[in-house]
Amino acid sequence: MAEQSRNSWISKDDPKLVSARQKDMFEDILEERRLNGEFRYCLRARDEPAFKLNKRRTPAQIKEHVMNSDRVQYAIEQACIETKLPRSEVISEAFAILDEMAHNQNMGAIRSFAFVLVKIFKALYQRIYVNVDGIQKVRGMVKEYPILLMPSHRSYMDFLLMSYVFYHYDLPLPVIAAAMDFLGMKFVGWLLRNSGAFYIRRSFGDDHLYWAVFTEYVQTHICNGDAPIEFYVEGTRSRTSKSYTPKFGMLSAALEPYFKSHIPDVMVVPVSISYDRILEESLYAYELLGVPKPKESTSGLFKARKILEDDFGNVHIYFGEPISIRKYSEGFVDRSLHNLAPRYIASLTNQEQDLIKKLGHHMVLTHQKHMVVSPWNMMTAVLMQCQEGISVRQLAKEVEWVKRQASNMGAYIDWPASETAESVLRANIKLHSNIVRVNTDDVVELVSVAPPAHTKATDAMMITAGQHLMLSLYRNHILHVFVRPAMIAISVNSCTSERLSIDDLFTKYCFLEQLLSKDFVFVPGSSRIDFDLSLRTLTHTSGIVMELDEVVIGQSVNKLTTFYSQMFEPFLLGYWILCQYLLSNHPNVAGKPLAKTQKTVVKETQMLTARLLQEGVIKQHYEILSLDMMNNGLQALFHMGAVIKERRDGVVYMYPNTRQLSNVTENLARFIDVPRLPAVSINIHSKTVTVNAKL
Ligand SMILES: CCCCCCCCCCCCCCCC(=O)SCCNC(=O)CCNC(=O)[C@H](O)C(C)(C)COP(=O)(O)OP(=O)(O)OC[C@H]1O[C@@H](n2cnc3c(N)ncnc32)[C@H](O)[C@@H]1OP(=O)(O)O
Ligand SMILES: O=C(CO)COP(=O)(O)O
Repeated sequence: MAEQSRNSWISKDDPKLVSARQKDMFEDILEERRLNGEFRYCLRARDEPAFKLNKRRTPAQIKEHVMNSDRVQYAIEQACIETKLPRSEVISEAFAILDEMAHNQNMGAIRSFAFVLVKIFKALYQRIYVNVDGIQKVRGMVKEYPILLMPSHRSYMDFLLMSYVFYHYDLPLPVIAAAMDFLGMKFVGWLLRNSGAFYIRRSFGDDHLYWAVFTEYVQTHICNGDAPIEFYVEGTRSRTSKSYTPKFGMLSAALEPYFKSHIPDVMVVPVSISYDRILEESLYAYELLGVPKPKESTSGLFKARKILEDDFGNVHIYFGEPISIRKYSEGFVDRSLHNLAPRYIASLTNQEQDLIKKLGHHMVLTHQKHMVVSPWNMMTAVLMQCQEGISVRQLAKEVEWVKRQASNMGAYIDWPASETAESVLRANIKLHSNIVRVNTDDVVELVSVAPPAHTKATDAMMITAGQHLMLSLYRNHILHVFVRPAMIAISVNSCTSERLSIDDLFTKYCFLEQLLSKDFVFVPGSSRIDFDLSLRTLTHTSGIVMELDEVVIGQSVNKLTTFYSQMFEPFLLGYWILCQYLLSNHPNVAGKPLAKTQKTVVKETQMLTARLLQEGVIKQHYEILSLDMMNNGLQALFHMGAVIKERRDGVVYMYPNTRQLSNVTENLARFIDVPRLPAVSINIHSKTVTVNAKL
């Protein structure tokens, strides 16, 4: 295994960061296991604190409570009226939902799991760092409050690590909301359920009975404090290492008992999990290109065991400051409004729903704030902009520079102490030797990697795109640090006049924020604050030069603003191609543009992009072949009124709002260099579609 610094505490060589982060000391929880093995560890007596109002219940008793609850009984009555089915049938349905959902957490399964997990972790990781300070805060809260754990989600390892950390520190093991994907896995599905997974559907739509069983199931755990509840607010593993916008169903269900004065408070704990190397890196890259993820199966898991021979570096798990929902909502909600209606019927007020949305966003931004940025993240930020190759020495210089910028922006950087930049870089290149290597001229170049077997990819462009997307995965990990100043930098760099007023700059910033709002997370209503703060940072770091409330463009186009602009250029170029594709959708006979499903729009835009890349018409940003980027762009265009959605026979179709889309496209083209597009034909399902963009 590649040996990295043993004490890779946060930036010891950077006094500013050390003073800010001194108390956030990380502890490697694998070290003790390497010294003492796992057998006794898995059998040892545990001394867990429990919630002070908890009445101990078995999983079966929890299910019984849910079935007998007013909420579920009421939902059964309603379902009988709506569906006209006999009561016994609806009751059986409710039982079936609950049986499918409920966990069967027990220490026997957890101990056996822990035994295997320790071995797996020791094989995969050099170190698993946890901020002890954060854990101590959780320990202090467990007796007093129901706990809601909300980790970031970038790998299947997240939930295994979370449970393992709770086991390690003798904390009550969480129960975890899990998608159904694991349910079909022989033995593993059962093991996860017995270790605390409760299975929920991806989407409940307007199935009121399902909502009722789910809501009661979650809330009874919260109210009785049976166990901390863990769930992933982004709803899926991020395939891009960027945060996804939050979902609110689970958060609403968990916090409703507080709003309805059933409990005095809930503590919400954000957890950021950062990986040096992500287990699923190549699977993600190909998923982004459109290859479906292989179905979860026990045999697949067994086949993947070779991965244990690989080195995945370190993991940092950061437990953030717990948030009291009572304090968070003080002055914003009036709980007495619920006094008149039964708890199981009344819905949440608009203020409460807004607060939940705000909290969801706040949690995702907190994840980002505590993500640990590794040297590799900064290396990939440079490498993505140097596709022609860069020497190790030059890369070291550039990375030092990026590190300073990231640290100015408040990033949480992990940089091994007392090692030269070059040796740090070389260790990281070794760790990621499946993506990059150093050639005989000491230049870092991409390695031609074989795609995962299930992809059956042979197309050269797809393989190149796969490599680029793998690299971008790690660069993406730090994009949240730069995105706000970058929107200013892009506006300044593309400005054709000598000066730019702050108001005009802000207008441009808002346009870019709207465009990027699905690829990055912005808190609704915070644009002005974000803008002012980023502008201040850029002026303090001499990126932007201001005179009399105007930006002096000539002096502000410099290395910093250019670097930021180039970092986000692929996103804008990708959206621009999407706009071109949409504008070229020829009107049908009725004179209306062709309506297509989102999937078709995205797929066809990807094909157009591939052609443009192949013919060298656009810059070689292979990452814009990502379906995720196209989907996000399309959603953003919809929110900007440039695309219209229409539901026909239950299927959602999209078509451009040509006027608004043309405005957006024209505006967008002012921020980046765009080519004149030739007529390009793409072959879709044996039909030739010609895309001939006219601006
Ligand atoms: C020591 C060793 C041990 C090791 C031991 C290891 C243990 C190992 C365990 C494994 C564990 C795996 C863990 C995997 C991790 C994942 O699998 S992550 C994926 C699963 N988790 C999640 O998705 C959580 C986040 N998702 C959510 O919160 C989603 O909102 C939900 C709850 C899934 C629902 O999704 P949805 O149906 O799409 O609902 P949503 O968009 O929220 O709302 C839809 C509509 O329903 C309405 N609605 C909301 N609430 C309600 C309501 N109560 N009633 C009726 N309608 C409602 C909404 O208003 C909305 O209406 P519109 O605004 O659309 O008109
Ligand atoms: O979040 C999940 C498992 O952790 C659900 O699976 P996906 O990430 O594939 O959506």
